[in-house]
Amino acid sequence: MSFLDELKTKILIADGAMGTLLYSHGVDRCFEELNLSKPEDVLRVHKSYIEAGANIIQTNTYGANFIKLSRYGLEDDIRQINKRAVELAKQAAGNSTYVIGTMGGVRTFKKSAHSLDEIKRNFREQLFILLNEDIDGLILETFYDFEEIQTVLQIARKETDKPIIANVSLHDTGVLQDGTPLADGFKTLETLGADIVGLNCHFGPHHMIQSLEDVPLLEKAYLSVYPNSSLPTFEEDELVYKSDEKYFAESALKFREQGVRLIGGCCGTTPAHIKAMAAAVANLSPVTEKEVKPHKSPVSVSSAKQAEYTPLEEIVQKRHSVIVELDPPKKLNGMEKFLQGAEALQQAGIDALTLADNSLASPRVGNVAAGMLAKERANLRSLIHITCRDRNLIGLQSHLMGLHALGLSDVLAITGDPSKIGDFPGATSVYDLSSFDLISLIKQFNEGVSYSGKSLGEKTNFSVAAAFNPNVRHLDKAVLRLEKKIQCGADYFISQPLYSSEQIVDVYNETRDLKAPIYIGIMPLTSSRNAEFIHNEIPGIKLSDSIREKMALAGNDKEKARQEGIAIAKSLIDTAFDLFNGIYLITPFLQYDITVELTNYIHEKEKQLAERKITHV
Ligand SMILES: Cc1cc2nc3c(=O)[nH]c(=O)nc-3n(C[C@H](O)[C@H](O)[C@H](O)COP(=O)(O)OP(=O)(O)OC[C@H]3O[C@@H](n4cnc5c(N)ncnc54)[C@H](O)[C@@H]3O)c2cc1C
Ligand code: MET
Ligand SMILES: [Zn+2]
Repeated sequence: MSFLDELKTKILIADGAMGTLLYSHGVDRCFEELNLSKPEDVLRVHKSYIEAGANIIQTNTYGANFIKLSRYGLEDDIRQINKRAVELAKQAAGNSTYVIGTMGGVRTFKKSAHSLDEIKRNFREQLFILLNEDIDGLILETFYDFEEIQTVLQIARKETDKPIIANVSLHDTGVLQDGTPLADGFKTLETLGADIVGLNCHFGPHHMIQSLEDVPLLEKAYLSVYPNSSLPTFEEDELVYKSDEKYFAESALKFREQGVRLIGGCCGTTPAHIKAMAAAVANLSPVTEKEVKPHKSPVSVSSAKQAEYTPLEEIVQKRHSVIVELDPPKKLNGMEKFLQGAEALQQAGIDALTLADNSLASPRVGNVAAGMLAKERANLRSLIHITCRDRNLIGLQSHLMGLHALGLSDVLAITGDPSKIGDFPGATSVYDLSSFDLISLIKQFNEGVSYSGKSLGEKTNFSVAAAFNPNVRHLDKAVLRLEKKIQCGADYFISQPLYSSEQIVDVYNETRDLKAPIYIGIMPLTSSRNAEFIHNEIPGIKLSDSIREKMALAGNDKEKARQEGIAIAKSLIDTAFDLFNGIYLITPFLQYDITVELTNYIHEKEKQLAERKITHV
């Protein structure tokens, strides 16, 4: 008889956590490896759950797959670890308890970390080993990524007729990570052949019960839950869970009311939790009807507020446009000079001030604070750079919401310079998202939807710039990246500085068919030293011999070097002006008088162009 037959009329109890229980016993390494090195520990856990009343236990194979075992250099032991796990569970189970083989999800929120091909290969290897052993069924558990569980469930269903439990982990109450409502998710898993569908990990009973309230009983599949004992907290560097068996007994009754027939536990649960739940439902049969709370109607998303400015991508398509980078200062007493610079640039008539996000990976006054102050003091439009280096997925989303609340809708989405090159080389770099992902995320915000598909209540109206690095060996490849960024939603590009007219022409020829405008970067040189540094140490940038000679000739005469730098920049602007509408001036070392002069130069050229056009007419 299969446990599916028993579930027709009974509520069955499953086991609780394996990993956290071993951890609480002092094991702090690969849990699955214990099947080989300390089988008695694993056996003891199994036996303790059976004694507590579990009818179904799972093998100690949650992370016994190639991807996870290779983190410990154990990838060559996959077969042994899985085989031994089944033997141990069977030894504990005897004839009275069912043994199911567990296989854990691999992806978290970051799809790009593991391609579907890798996931399929990884899953198949473990699946074939487990199916070769004498197990009563399979449990797929802790799947945050709905695409992943659908993929592996289909593989498993093709390979076996044994019962399959498909457990997802919730992103939030009633919703999966990609925004799929739980009821729809369960329906899909049932259609793909799961015999039991359910929830495990991430949340304790509270969120799971609430999530099940609008899930109807399914046509064929039974429902399962494996809640965590509580939300965890950090205590002395360790994740700890609260433990209250009475609460679990009450929760088991509520799970039953929601139509659940298989009840176990996940992280933080112990044999005491399982015992309490088993006792609570011992003489109760499963419910066969359930009143479903109606689906919460989706929160309506109000449309975006009227944008304060015309988007730069529209402006630059109609006329020449100048944006200027003025980096927030590295020292607190630099703010006044920064704001004076902002005022001077505003008077020069720039279209926007761009503010780097800790460029060169060194801390500066936060660019949102600096941008808001520039907006307040100089009525300047601030364009905020956002790197993926300093903020995780939580921080990035909260940052975007904050920018929206402040009415800052011009952003540049970038990867960010590696922390290795900055003031704190050992600082962690987050990179939860790539620049492509960040661009897509911001565009999703413009639809009023968060990363996980949840409503933000309002649409944002970000205009998204992306970075263009033409200083690479293969310009065509860099342009392919731009096309990919456009597909992700980039509205326009801002380039790294260019230092030769020929290169500007090359860039024009290579990008002329691109469907998004480009602001060409011009960064004035300030001294021969500065020129030599850029030439020799900034990857990808090479200055022409004549530029280096001109700067060298200026020698230590600061004013002469400054004038030479401005003259070189003007000649580059001459070329760029004829081919591109957008010019992005980078202020060197807060010397804003230089970028003010160059802005005036561009405006003068525009005036002359307009006059020539009138004369022509
Ligand atoms: C206009 C502008 C503003 C910037 N502002 C900041 C800032 O405020 N703060 C900061 O820290 N950094 C800033 N940077 C630097 C930027 O984050 C890095 O230069 C980044 O590596 C390149 O831009 P991205 O973030 O769009 O990279 P992506 O295009 O996402 O590239 C990411 C990775 O791919 C590599 N790559 C890119 N193109 C190619 C190619 N053709 N072939 C092979 N590999 C490639 C890159 O080296 C990088 O490692 C800025 C750059 C630009 C152009
Ligand atoms: N069944 C697994 C365990 O208890 C599930 C872990 S969820 C991170 O270890
Ligand atoms: Zn868990």
